[in-house]
Amino acid sequence: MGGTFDPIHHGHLVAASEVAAEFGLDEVVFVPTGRPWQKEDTEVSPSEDRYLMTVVATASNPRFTVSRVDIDRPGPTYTIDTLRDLRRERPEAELFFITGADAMAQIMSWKDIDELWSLAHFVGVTRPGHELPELDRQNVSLLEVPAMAISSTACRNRVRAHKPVWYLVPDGVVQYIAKYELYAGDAGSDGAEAVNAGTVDTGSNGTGAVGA
Ligand SMILES: Nc1ncnc2c1ncn2[C@@H]1O[C@H](COP(=O)(O)OP(=O)(O)OP(=O)(O)O)[C@@H](O)[C@H]1O
Ligand SMILES: O=C(O)c1ccc[n+]([C@@H]2O[C@H](COP(=O)([O-])O)[C@@H](O)[C@H]2O)c1
Repeated sequence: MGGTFDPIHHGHLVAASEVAAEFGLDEVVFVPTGRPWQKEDTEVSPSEDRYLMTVVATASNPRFTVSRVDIDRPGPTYTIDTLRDLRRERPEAELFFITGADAMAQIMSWKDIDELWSLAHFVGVTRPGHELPELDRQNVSLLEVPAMAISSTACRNRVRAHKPVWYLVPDGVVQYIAKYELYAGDAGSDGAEAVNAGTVDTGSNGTGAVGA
């Protein structure tokens, strides 16, 4: 599963887990992008941070691994190169490439799309707010997965606004964001505020209110 993963969230993890179960996959390789060329007008966090958050998020699942192929390859990231690199590393494997509905809708604009189809089986998963396109091809499958209305954009915006991201992203990712002060940006926060945004602020209003 390729992605910018800025940050990785439970929408990614549920999609990967569902596809692994449905297709009987032995391994799901998460591949953080190096330079996502279709996001060049968006500020993207350093690739090492996105890679490390992906490692933290997937560590507890023995079938989940993380690849550096895209972040170690210079230049813009194209899936054609990702799949060629993964094929070189795993010559015997049957390759599947997992994408959400929004990415699937853009796939015809991807580099070398005609050749891309021959390198893997593509699995498009449902995502709230996005229509899964009908792609009438032999090596494309569509899969309905539990709806997780989460995006990395919303997570970044929540951190900037000092709102919690607990339970939207894995606990270790909450801590990583706070520790390295990611997404503190525009909110004008200093280090202390960034720590409050992630590590210790559990969303309580400090009045002793208890919800059940
Ligand atoms: N909630 C979700 N449910 C299903 N698929 C998802 C979900 N979020 C992301 N994906 C898919 O995961 C892949 C990587 O997504 P990406 O890292 O760009 O996350 P994002 O939440 O879309 O990020 P951003 O908001 O920054 O654009 C894409 O194929 C995307 O469609
Ligand atoms: O190959 C391409 O031209 C291409 C264009 C846009 C996106 N992708 C891939 O699609 C995956 C999801 O991308 P994104 O930008 O939604 O995180 C990721 O692996 C990208 O490298 C690939």
